[in-house]
Amino acid sequence: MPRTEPQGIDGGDSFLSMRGPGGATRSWRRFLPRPLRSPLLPSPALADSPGRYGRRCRVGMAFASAEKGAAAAAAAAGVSVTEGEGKLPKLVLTSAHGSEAEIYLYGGCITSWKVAKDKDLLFVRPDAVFNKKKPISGGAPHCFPQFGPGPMQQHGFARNMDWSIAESQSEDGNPIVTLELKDGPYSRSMWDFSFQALYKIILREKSLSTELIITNTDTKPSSFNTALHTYFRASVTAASVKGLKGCKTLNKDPDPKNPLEGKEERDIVTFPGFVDCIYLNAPSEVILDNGLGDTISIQNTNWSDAVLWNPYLQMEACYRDFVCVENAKIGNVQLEPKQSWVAKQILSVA
Ligand SMILES: O=P(O)(O)OC[C@H]1O[C@@H](O)[C@H](O)[C@@H](O)[C@@H]1O
Repeated sequence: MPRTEPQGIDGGDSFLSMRGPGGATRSWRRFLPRPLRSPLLPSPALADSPGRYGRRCRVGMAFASAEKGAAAAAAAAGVSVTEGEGKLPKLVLTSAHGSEAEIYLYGGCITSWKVAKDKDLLFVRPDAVFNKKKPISGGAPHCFPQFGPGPMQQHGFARNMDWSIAESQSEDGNPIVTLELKDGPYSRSMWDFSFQALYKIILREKSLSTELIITNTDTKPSSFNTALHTYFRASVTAASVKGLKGCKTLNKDPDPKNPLEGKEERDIVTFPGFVDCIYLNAPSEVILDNGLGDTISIQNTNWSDAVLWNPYLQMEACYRDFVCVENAKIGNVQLEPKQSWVAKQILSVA
């Protein structure tokens, strides 16, 4: 698999803050065209705030130039860039309400979400590598512009590329970052279209929301399918998913290339063995009981389908510790030039 080219921050920045309705403070950093600021320099905002961001900023300064740009970018309250596994740049979001999330720019992959200290609701597989030779196996990787097997590599290329930080802001103590991915030679070698993906992530006290906007920036129509391949920490023998009864299913077991059609008859779907099943026209909310004492609501807008996956004995070392509940868009999305497709997901606990 070809290595991804480094793709740092491509712009300068301006830093703004304002008071919103009800006196809520809101600040954000928006990127402007490159000539306005060298990505090699820390932003004035970072240089002026050594207390809160100093340590993490210093770690950032040891990175290559693209990562330095990323460190400089993450200047909103509760957003910082640290050195993650394999020295890859990792964003750490910390809300004023005690929740935390971690996101690798490689793959635009959220790898951790904690509403309570020391209790991660997401799962990263023990065989995950952080060397850019493979996508990060775990957390919430993107499958784009292809879900599953097909003409290009399994699950497309977005999980194998470096995303950049387009914007970071903070609203009422809730950190918000927007990541961006654009086409480059690596993506073009598999899918010859110009596109922009914007991925906005909002961490609140009890929830983690994402909004994915895919825009066709080409002069010709394009089409894709996609999914958020989320790994939830779970006890597989006790985990269950509610809300899928009545959905048409495409069971990828035994042959993912020729799924079997069916209909879900169960109120509560469990994971008694190998599970790999697509649910078409899934509802806007399903409820995951992770079997570890947490009930997680998985809401969506415009992610029309869902996928449940547990590899069972194919991954003997870890299958007991997670289930994948994925929001997906299985049918092709057709985009004319300049058209966008938007889908939102909200993960929340009571
Ligand atoms: O190991 P990967 O490439 O991350 O994919 C894992 C699984 O991802 C799921 O989304 C698919 O439904 C499965 O068919 C697939 O095996």
